[in-house]
Amino acid sequence: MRTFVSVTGLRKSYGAHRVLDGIDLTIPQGTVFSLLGPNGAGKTTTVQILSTLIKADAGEIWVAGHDLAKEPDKVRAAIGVTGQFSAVDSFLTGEENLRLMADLLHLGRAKGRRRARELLERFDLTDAARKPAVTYSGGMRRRLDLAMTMVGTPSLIFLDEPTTGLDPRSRRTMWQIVRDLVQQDGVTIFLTTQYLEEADELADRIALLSQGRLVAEGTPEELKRMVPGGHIVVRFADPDGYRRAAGHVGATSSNDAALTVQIPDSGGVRTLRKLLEWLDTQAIDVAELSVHTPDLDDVFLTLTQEPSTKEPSR
Ligand SMILES: Nc1ncnc2c1ncn2[C@@H]1O[C@H](COP(=O)(O)OP(=O)(O)OP(=O)(O)O)[C@@H](O)[C@H]1O
Repeated sequence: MRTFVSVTGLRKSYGAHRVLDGIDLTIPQGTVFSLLGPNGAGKTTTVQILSTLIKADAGEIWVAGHDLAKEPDKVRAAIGVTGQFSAVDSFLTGEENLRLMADLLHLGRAKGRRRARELLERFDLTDAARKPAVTYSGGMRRRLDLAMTMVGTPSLIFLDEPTTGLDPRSRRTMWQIVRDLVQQDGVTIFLTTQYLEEADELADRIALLSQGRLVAEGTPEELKRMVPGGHIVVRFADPDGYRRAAGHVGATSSNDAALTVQIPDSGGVRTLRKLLEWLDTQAIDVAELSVHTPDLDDVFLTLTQEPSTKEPSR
């Protein structure tokens, strides 16, 4: 897979405050990369540097085959930014917003009109195309915003908090749109989000930023394996089986009324296999068994602990 974004030794300070302290990143083309971190960790600063809005103090950055320091225009032509600062004009209709964007990009009248129609269709906005954006729901507005970013057919999209404030259904629709952009169009996505569940759903790889450094990087599954917290819960079919098992299976907690025990599990299959074999030899009936792996919240909280509790001010 071709590398689409490559960052080495990225540094940025504001006065004496070192915001990014030597970041290295590699993002393959056609994948979703998510940068996570607590408030003030430097996510927005990273996005602003990669999208050519502000300059780095040091480091080498390549985007879409171009050296960002030498060819920022070529990088700019390959990227799209969408999110917190929406480009949607509320008083224009969806179609007018898209055609305005097409005009700004000098697509030409016929091509602009065609592109607007295609995008309205694709982002499920055809019925609302002639209505002013001010009448749109939060989900429709986000879709229009993303559609406007797509007018310029970018190869890399910086997607900032794409589903903040959306209801669960609109959020799922948005996730599917993002997946389609990657799978059908081969777009590379750089996602920043406060929702770890969203990163888990969408990202091929996640990097955790804390105090200007990357403290972990990997697939969601790899990150979850980095922290403890996995366990197995067994619910027994009858009180007799529960009583016989409770003292033998290394349970860290048990519930007499629910007939359940909780057993720590590091994520490997060995604990589970030993447990099942033992229950089998003892002829103890199990009503239900579930394996719980740590989620990204556990990873985030474990790996981004701040030494001081005060949030830096801007
Ligand atoms: N223009 C600026 N001048 C001075 N300090 C700044 C400036 N922009 C950002 N900072 C500081 O840099 C640090 C990182 O900010 P940044 O916005 O990149 O964090 P973030 O991870 O995006 O946080 P959030 O999740 O709150 O958006 C913060 O301490 C912030 O106060």
